Amino acid sequence: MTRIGIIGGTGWLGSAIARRGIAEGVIDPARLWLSSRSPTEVPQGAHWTDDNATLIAESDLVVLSVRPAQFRQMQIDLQGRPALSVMAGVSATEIARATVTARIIRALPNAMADSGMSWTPYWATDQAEAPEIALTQSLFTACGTAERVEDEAQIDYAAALTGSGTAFPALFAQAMIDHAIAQGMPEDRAARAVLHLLTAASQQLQQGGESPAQVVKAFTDYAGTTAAGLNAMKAAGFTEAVHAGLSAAAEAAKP
Ligand SMILES: NC(=O)C1=CN([C@@H]2O[C@H](COP(=O)(O)OP(=O)(O)OC[C@H]3O[C@@H](n4cnc5c(N)ncnc54)[C@H](OP(=O)(O)O)[C@@H]3O)[C@@H](O)[C@H]2O)C=CC1
Ligand SMILES: O=C(O)[C@@H]1CCC=N1
Repeated sequence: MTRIGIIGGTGWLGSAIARRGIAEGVIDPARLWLSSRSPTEVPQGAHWTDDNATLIAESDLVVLSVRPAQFRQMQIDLQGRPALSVMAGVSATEIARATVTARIIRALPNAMADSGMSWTPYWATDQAEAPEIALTQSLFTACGTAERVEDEAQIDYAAALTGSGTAFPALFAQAMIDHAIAQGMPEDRAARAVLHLLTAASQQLQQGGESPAQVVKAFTDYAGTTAAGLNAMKAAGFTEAVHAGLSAAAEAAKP
């Protein structure tokens, strides 16, 4: 198995990739190095270091999973080894300049990687070779579903749409819960009701065969209570609010 090093491998996303990769048999823990500045627990059998040069020397593929500002303070030389970056808003050009490699893959998972439910797009430079591309596909299949995309701009946009997107339904859920509480429903019941609803609605959208647009149209045409709610939400600027949020996240994710 390929030797893998994850710089920032003890963080939120890096540790999720390590755990899922090991659990799904894509990573051999004996061939896995993780780095961070402060010591912490690592998966059984894996190696930890605070010296990125040691990690690089022990790796055939180096995953970059530090925050963009932390990356910009790092000095690393991959000496041509392939780099797999999960950083939002750090371009392949910047990575190439900072790490001395042209074999770069950018992937954009999300916080659902930990539970094996991330949708992860990835893009590879022309210099990236087949083994690291295949390994990227396997690693992110271990974290959910992986899909190769044709151009780098799609990775930057994905940081807003799906990379950040796991928190957006949470905002919608909280708005519903707050409303129910204001109507006198006990907080725990409101949370149970709304979370059950959103889980069921997502499963229905995924498996039910109707697109979101078809569901909205069916209920709008029914012209009952749901239509009253949908129409009022739209009139109050629901779509515009969602688009403004996505545009702001996309702007923040621009390299
Ligand atoms: N979390 C998410 O849902 C998503 C994150 N991303 C991207 O993933 C990247 C990592 O994010 P996330 O895991 O959330 O962040 P975290 O802050 O949880 O993890 C960053 C890790 O990097 C370590 N670190 C910082 N500086 C260095 C260094 N110089 N050398 C080695 N390790 C270092 C930190 O440990 P210590 O402080 O001890 O050094 C920490 O363990 C980001 O670029 C983000 O844009 C992308 C999509 C989703
Ligand atoms: O919020 C963030 O900055 C990180 C990157 C994409 C998702 N989470």
